Amino acid sequence: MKLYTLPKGTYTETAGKKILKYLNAKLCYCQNIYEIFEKAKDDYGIVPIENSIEGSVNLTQDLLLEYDYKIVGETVLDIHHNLIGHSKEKIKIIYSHPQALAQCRKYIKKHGWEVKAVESTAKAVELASKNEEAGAIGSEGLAKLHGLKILERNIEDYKNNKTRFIVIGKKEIDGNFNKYKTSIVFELKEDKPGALYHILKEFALREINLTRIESRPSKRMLGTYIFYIDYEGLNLEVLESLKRYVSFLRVLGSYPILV
Ligand SMILES: O=C(O)C(=O)C[C@]1(C(=O)O)C=C[C@@H](O)C=C1
Repeated sequence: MKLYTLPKGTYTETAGKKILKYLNAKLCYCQNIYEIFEKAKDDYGIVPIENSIEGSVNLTQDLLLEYDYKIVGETVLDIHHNLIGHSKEKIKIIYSHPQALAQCRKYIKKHGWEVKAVESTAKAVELASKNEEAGAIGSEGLAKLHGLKILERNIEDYKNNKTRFIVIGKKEIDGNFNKYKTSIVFELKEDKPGALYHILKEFALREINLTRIESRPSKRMLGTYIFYIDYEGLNLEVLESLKRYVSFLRVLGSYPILV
């Protein structure tokens, strides 16, 4: 089996390495999240889904609906960003992945640098390595890979910066795990007072703890949404009770938390 991930030195690669012990798989590298969804097919992929500062990775959220994968696991990483480059004084432009740039927004603003978003933190550091007036935001490993200096550490705007990654695939991960979660996506049948309340009520009645609720545009019409809910455990019986309130409902996966 293979585990598709983002380029060497990215945070997603680190998350991939962390969970390899649960899979009999070899890491394979892709340039972006799209490519991971395209290639993982009968193998596995690992992609970022949410961050404690910037929130959802919308592309991942949307691709989960477009492709036919299951979420088969999740893992969380502490994320510490570094300013990487040649010399801080010379920097005029800063490169990184949009999520990393957003997590360091105040830091960048304070310095007044021009900002350029690129496909991954790996691409950002590669570009900075070719330009004395450029800096990049990324991991310590990336600085080493490209022979650049760490000019400043821990430049994220808030402490406790964490990103949650999901493992996508078609085959469940074998083993005994302590904690599980379930992720679903649905659209409400009717736009009326209490529509979402009826959904939430079914979880409350069963004392099921929700860990996340997120809405995304339906993309058909302004003001219409689809909802993503994550909850603790493996209860699928609750979903029967939701059916009368939704026009579609899909289980994205019931999966272990990989530590
Ligand atoms: O470009 C990278 O290093 C990534 O792994 C991507 C990514 C993301 O898209 O969220 C992963 C974790 C961090 O939140 C910042 C960037």
